Amino acid sequence: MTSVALTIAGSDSGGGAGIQADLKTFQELGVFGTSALTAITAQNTLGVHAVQPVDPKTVAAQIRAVLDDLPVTAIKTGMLFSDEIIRIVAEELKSFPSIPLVIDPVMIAKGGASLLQNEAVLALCKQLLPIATLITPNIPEAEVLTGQSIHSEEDMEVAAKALLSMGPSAILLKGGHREDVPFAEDLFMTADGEHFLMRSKRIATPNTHGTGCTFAAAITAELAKGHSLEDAVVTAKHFIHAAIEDGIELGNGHGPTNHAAYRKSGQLKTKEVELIERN
Ligand SMILES: Nc1ncnc2c1ncn2[C@@H]1O[C@H](COP(=O)(O)OP(=O)(O)O)[C@@H](O)[C@H]1O
Ligand SMILES: Cc1ncc(COP(=O)(O)OP(=O)(O)O)c(N)n1
Repeated sequence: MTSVALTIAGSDSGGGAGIQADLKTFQELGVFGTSALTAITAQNTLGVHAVQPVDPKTVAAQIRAVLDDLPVTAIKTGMLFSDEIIRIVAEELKSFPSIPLVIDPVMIAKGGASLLQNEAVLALCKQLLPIATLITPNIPEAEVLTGQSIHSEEDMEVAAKALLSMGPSAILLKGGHREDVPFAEDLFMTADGEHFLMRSKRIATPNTHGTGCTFAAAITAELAKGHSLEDAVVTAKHFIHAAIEDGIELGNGHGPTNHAAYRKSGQLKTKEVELIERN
């Protein structure tokens, strides 16, 4: 049986992030990808040049069209841009509480452009975090959501607990922005008290455009296939590590990651991701 996933996200004309990264990742992991577009960005490896949000009613109509007909078994959100879009997405998704929901709280693109209006942060916290199976903030996003600064593993743990208190079932706090350490370490924690760290070596490369989207899409694809949340995040960490390691030299800025790298490697590079149990 074909597994189907839905991404609710913005378009990146440069193809490295957003809905394009999500659909390529779904495909690479053997999942049929469907989409609801929230915004069009004029974007390349150098940055975001324009943003045009989609009418919230059209966002809702896309979600309904997909969910009313196709057997979706996991959903991901990416760039949602406005308070109105967040509210309407939450309203649509509340009718499907049994489908695992991964919320990537996208706020700012690598070049600094805002992909979420400031006044939409409250709606994200109140409407979407409470219905999420997993949220996947990076460090700057977790700092905005919690109002706390994060500089160490201990800070990550405190922030993760604060974010769990907002209602998601689990959090994966991504440590890619901690450039003070020689590894890329992410903290997984559930509301039930399970937690572990996933650590891989930090790869020195400018080609990291779309890492967050690709990582969350890989988790969603694994959930769509019926894997447990814990297995999904571990497989996705291998997927993103391979994609960054084999990043593509394209454009004049941050090139994209290579979505095909994991499939080409043929297997999990088990030595490249260390799991650190903290219970
Ligand atoms: N230079 C790097 N080398 C290896 N892994 C990285 C690197 N940068 C980010 N990662 C990993 O990529 C994933 C995405 O993280 P991050 O860059 O923090 O998110 P975002 O793209 O949302 O800012 C995480 O698993 C993180 O640890
Ligand atoms: C349309 C769109 N959605 C999301 C992002 C952010 O993607 P991310 O994976 O966090 O990658 P970077 O922007 O950090 O490279 C985006 N840029 N565009």
